Amino acid sequence: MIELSEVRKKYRDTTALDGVDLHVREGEVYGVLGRSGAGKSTLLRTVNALERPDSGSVRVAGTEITALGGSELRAARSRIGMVFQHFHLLRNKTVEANVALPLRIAGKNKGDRGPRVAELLDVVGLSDKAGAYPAQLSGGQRQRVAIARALAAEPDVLLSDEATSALDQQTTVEILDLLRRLNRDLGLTILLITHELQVVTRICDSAAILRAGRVVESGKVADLLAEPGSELGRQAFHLGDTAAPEAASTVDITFTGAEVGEPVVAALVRRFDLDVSILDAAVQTAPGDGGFTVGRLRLAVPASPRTGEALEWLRARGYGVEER
Ligand SMILES: Nc1ncnc2c1ncn2[C@@H]1O[C@H](COP(=O)(O)OP(=O)(O)OP(=O)(O)O)[C@@H](O)[C@H]1O
Repeated sequence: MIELSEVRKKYRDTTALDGVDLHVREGEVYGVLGRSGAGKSTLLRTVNALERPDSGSVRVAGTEITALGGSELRAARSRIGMVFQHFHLLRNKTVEANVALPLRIAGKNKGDRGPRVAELLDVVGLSDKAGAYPAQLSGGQRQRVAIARALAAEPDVLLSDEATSALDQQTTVEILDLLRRLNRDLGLTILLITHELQVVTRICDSAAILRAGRVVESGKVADLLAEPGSELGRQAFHLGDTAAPEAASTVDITFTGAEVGEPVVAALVRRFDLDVSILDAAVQTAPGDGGFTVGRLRLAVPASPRTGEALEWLRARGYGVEER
């Protein structure tokens, strides 16, 4: 649905995007995770052509957006909804009027706008606030209005620019769950940028990590979490620098799905006579149907002639094994 290929963008001496490839499939929630200055906003702005890349291709729903101008570009943009960190609502307009705005711009008459706005407010759970002004709403409610407005023109894709960064933890979770529900119920493709790991691990099917304008890794969130050396896994499991004492090695074991319940430590002790000890452990449930559980266990494994054999045995049984 969204395909970036070799996208480059430079501002004077700063390279904001340095050959970015990204593939967002129809109907998925895709997160681009990166720290401040990584190039996230620039990337998002190339998708709705608010920014022109110096080179490379940006296709949205099959259309090369970098090649469009004038009315074609306006039409393509109307198929792309956008939500922002600071909501960008019109302060002197009611909730209802804010949500109706894209419909007015699209030339819909008043009779058609009313029912559509009521439907949108119902979808985001704000039917009782139709006549309120933005100043009378909480941050989470304002973001719901912004989401309803972004959906008004029935976009193919929704772009989210740090939509939860200005919200508290509980409200963040509520807005993320709303986005996920809209993705499921409407089949809406969502591309979001964020610096918050939890956004990716809670609602994204796929993700890319952006650093200094480059995608350093990308893929399905469940696969990235399950991959022993992945950056996303390192951030998500957060096992830190805990290390085994000398004469033992530090080994991270990654489990997925059914393996999570297996007594791996007991097996190492009994089968290989290895006196392992647990240094740290964490479990993540990747988003997706049924929730996909991935666990990581950091062990101190004593030096023994059977250590190599034990680690091979784990690998053969499908565990991810990383000797640190
Ligand atoms: N209009 C501009 N003019 C000059 N430099 C820019 C411009 N926009 C972005 N940059 C630079 O490009 C780099 C990437 O910026 P960008 O805003 O895309 O990063 P970001 O990951 O979204 O960061 P943040 O989370 O802080 O918004 C930064 O070094 C930034 O200073």
